[in-house]
Amino acid sequence: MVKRYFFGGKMQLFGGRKFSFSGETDSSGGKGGVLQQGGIFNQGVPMRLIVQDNYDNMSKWAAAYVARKIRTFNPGPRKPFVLGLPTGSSPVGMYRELIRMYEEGIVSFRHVVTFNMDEYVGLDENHPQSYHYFMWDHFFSHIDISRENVHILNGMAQDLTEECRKYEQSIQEAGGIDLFLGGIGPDGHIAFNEPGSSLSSRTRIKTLTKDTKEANSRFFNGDPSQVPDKALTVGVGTIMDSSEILLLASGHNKARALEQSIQQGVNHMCTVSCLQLHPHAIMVSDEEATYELKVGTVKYFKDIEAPNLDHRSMLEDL
Ligand SMILES: N[C@@H]1[C@@H](O)[C@H](O)[C@@H](COP(=O)(O)O)O[C@@H]1O
Repeated sequence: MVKRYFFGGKMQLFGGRKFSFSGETDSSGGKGGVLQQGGIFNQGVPMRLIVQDNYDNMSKWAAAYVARKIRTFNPGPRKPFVLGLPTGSSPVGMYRELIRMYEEGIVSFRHVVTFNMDEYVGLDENHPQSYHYFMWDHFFSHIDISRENVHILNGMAQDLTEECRKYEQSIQEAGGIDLFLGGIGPDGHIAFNEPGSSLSSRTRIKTLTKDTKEANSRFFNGDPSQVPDKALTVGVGTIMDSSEILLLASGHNKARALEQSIQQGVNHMCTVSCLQLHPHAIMVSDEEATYELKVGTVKYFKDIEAPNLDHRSMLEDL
């Protein structure tokens, strides 16, 4: 049986990491399964890998997980749920599914506070490729979130360093992030923490690599020179301070990054590998993203997660 500690609300523990206590009986967000052994502090729980057969099911699983987390947290005006959010192609399906769940009354975002991962420097919030625009277009405009609860770095700020400092402060003031959602770059970056970033980095300005500009040029008429050179991004340390992290990896072009982050050691040249050190991290992928993993690795995760793979069962008992 899981030993439970209920302190009601949140508290700060070692290294600024926050643990939230929601009264949930299962730290996995699922119904039983392997994660119960970690108990409320999740000590010793390894990174989970949830392999779904395609993008659609990956998105539905992630959305059901998020909805379950919010519902079981039971947020209110004095106890909001704090969510870290990504942009990119990976989360689009998850956002679509969360919107559907909101429309069907399964989840509300009224008492959810959000912090986005990153933003390009020099793009106005009305620029169609800015992450501000993306978030309102794909998600916020379609749900019941309050505008004042949305936080996105301002890449047009006069003083970008101060903007980053204030962002970290706002996260602290919100009580830390309960669940950070993210994607991964083809080179294994998380947010805009490019290869070689410090694994203890905080929110700051980053110069984008040639690889990332090329990967993201698909949103800029296929022209890497139109992709901004710099971005503001939360740091690896900022993400690691979250109570929980859930990342999405879809498609062939993420297969090498997934292999590095799961089968290789923690390495700043693949910043997403930091998840190995987090006590509550989940990677949700489709089949294609697993193609560089060993067959045995995939089989292992499929076996141990077999009771947790059906996204519908996650919401059944709510
Ligand atoms: N800064 C973002 C990342 O946060 C995102 O994870 C990555 C992958 O994006 P996509 O999901 O479109 O492949 O792209 C950008 O570089």
